[in-house]
Amino acid sequence: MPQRCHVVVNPTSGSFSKASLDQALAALRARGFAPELLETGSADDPARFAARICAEEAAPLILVMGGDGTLNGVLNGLVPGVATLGVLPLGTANVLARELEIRSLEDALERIGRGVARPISVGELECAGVKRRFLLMAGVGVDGQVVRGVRLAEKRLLGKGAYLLSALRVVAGWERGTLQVSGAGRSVICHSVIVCNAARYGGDFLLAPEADLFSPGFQVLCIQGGPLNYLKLALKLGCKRPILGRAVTCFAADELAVTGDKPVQLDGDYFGAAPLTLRSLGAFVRVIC
Ligand SMILES: Nc1ncnc2c1ncn2[C@@H]1O[C@H](COP(=O)(O)OP(=O)(O)OP(=O)(O)O)[C@@H](O)[C@H]1O
Repeated sequence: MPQRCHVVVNPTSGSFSKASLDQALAALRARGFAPELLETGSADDPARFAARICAEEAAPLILVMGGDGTLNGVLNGLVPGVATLGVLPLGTANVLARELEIRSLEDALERIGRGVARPISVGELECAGVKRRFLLMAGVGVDGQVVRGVRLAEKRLLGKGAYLLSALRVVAGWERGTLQVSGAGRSVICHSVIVCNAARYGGDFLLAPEADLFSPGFQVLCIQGGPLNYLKLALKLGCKRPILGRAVTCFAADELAVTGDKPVQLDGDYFGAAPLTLRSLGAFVRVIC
């Protein structure tokens, strides 16, 4: 009997096409699955769909067709420890897919056919009484500002280039405030912090080589100084050189508190503003890899 699977599709994600959807559904049927399509109609739907699936089924297989934002939505509707997730990367940056070394939609479908899954840890952020989980990273400060400033029309037109445009606007209106980051017995005053649950940033850049999705805990990168330090950091990342130095300190932590008043991004989507707390949730969901 075909194995039931739920396919959560975001038709607004960066590289979605009806042809890709049809190709994926046909390939799933050919591999012995009975896909049930759930097309999102709004940004709230991925979490709503995931919550409904987990309420109705003991060990569901949920395939997410879209980008990291849709995956993040699904993650936020899951019941801990029950579901298996598969990634069908049709977003703009597709950072989780890159982290799992999924090279294409075809590659993703082959992996789903093989069905090898491993538990991953995720992060949970709490801000003003609201909790939200993340898969890849939480950024407070400059990258929160950059993500908040991305305009939808520019993203549709330029893809990842829209983030560069937003970054230029952030530099033009530079804010100097600081954050205090406390965890694992450390307390650091810095300008921005990136809390990494996964090693890569933006898909291409190896920001935190020691961060590992499959182990609990975060790598915490605290960044000091002005625009020049961020430019140097970007250049080092681009040239694949070590980024640690006077402007960047890094430590490992399972829990963290961030005080200050700066924008926050989670998995590439704007979330709100610090102060906040974060904690790592080990073996939260199994992911096909
Ligand atoms: N039907 C919909 N209409 C509007 N927004 C949606 C819809 N479905 C999902 N979303 C939201 O759209 C946002 C972007 O989606 P997604 O991340 O899948 O694409 P992307 O931004 O192109 O990819 P990536 O995040 O990998 O760069 C997410 O926050 C997601 O929750």
